Amino acid sequence: MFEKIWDPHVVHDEPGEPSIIYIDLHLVHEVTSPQAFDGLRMAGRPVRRTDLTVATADHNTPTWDLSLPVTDEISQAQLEALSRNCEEFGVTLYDRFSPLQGIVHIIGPDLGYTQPGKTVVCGDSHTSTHGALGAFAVGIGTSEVEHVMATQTLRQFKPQTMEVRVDGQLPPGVTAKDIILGIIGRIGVNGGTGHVIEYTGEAIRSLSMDGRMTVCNMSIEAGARAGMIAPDETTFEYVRGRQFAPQGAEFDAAVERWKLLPTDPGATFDKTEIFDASQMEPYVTWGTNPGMVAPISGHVPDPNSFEEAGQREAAARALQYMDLRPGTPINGIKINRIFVGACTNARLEDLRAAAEVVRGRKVHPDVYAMVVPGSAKIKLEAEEEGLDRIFTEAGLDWRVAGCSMCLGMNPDILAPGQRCAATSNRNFEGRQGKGGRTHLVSPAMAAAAAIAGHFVDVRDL
Ligand SMILES: CC(C)[C@H](C(=O)O)[C@@H](O)C(=O)O
Ligand code: SF4
Repeated sequence: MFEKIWDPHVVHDEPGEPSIIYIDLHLVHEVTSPQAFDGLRMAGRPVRRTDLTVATADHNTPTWDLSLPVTDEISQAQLEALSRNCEEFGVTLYDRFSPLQGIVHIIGPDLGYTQPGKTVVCGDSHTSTHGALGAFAVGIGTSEVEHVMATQTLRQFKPQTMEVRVDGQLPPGVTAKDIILGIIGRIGVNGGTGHVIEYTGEAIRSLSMDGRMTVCNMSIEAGARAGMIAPDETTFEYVRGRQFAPQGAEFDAAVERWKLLPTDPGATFDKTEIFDASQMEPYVTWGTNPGMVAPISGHVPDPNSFEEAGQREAAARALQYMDLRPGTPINGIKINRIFVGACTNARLEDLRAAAEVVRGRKVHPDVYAMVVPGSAKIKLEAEEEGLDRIFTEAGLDWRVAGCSMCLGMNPDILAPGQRCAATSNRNFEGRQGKGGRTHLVSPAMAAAAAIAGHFVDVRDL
C-alpha cells in the first residue's frame, strides 16, 4: 500500500538523493509555521497551493471559556502571527473562535480533508495519525514546511516498510490505545525507525476509525516515519458525507480508486512483527518514554531486570523521576490529575468511553480531572449527546478544544511532583509541566483512575 501511494507521487528521482514527492494536503499550526511564512516573505514567494493548505490554532490556545482572553504573551503572539500569516498568504485558518477549530490531527480526518491515497504533511510529529485512513502522512520540520508551502513538494528518502500484524480479538475493556502501548512496549521506541508501519490483522480491521487513528497516532513513538491502515468499508463510511470530502458521484468514483490501495496478497515487507490481541491487557506506562509499559496486572519493573546497560540506566533514571519503586503493583500507584484529551484520544468515541466509566460516579476527592475534546465540532457533538453533563456531574472539568495538557505550551500544566493519568502519547520528563509525572493510558483507564484515585483495572470497576 505504501508503494502504491508513494510511486505515483514521485515528481523526481535521482540516485543517492531524496525523492521529490507531491503533497496533496498540507496542515499547518501556530508552532511550526511562523519561520516558514517568514522565509516565504523574505524570498517574495507565495504559498503555491492555498487550496491544499489548511491551518488551525491548537497548541497555544487556552482551554478556558472563549470569552476569556489569552493571557500568556508568547501564546498570544504565536496565535496572532498565525492569523496574520494566513490572512497575508491566503491560507484558510480555523482560529480559536472558529466552529471548525481543533487539534490539527483531529480536524483533518473529521472534516474530510484527509482521504485514502493522499500524501499528507504537517509540521508536527503526530501527522502519522492520518495514515489510519490509508494515507501516507508524515511529520516534517519547519524548513520543510516552508519547502512545501513554496513548491507543494517534499524531499524525502523513501522509507522502508514494516508490517505490524495484530491477530485475534481484543478482550473486553482492552482498547486501541492498549494495542499501541502493547506494541511499543515490546518493539521499543526505536522498533520502527526508518520504516513506515502498516498495521494489519483481525484486531486492527475490527477497530473503528477513531481507534485506528489512536494506533497510527503513536507510530512515531515507535520511531516510525509513518503509520497506515488499509482503507476498507469502515474507512469509506467514515469519509462519506464529510464537509471537505468528495460528494455524490465523485465520492463513488473515489471509492473505486481507494479500493485499489490495499497491499496485494503476497506482497513483502522489509520487516514484520506479529501480536496476539487476545493476550493484550489495559496498559499503563511507568517511565519517561512510551516504551516503558506494564500491564495493569503487573508491577513497576526492577531496572536490573533489563538486559542492556543502557536500558538499565534509563529505567533507573525514569523511576527516580517518576518517584516509583521497583515491584510496586501498577494498581497501587496513586494519581492526583487526570487528562482525557490530545490527538491520541480526544475523539467522540474516546469521550464516550470515559463517560461510560464515570457515569453516576464521583471523581476521587484527591483528584483534579479534566476532559478536553479534540475539536469544537466534537465538543458540540459530545454535548448533543449529554456527555458534558455526565462528566460535570461526576466532578470532571469539561473544557474548550485544544492540545491542552498534552504538552506545556498553554495554561494547562501539572505542578511539580503531580502525577497524571493521561490519554496523550508522550510521557517525557516535564512534558506536561516541569516536574510533572505522566502515565499514558486509555480513556477508560484514565476515567477509572479518576474515580479510584489510583490505577485500577477498568474491567474490575
Ligand atoms: C509542537 C510540535 C512541533 C510537537 C510535535 O511535533 O509533535 C507537538 O505537537 C508534540 O506533540 O510534541
Ligand atoms: S495533542 Fe499533543 S501530540 Fe497532538 S499535536 Fe497537540 S501537542 Fe502534539
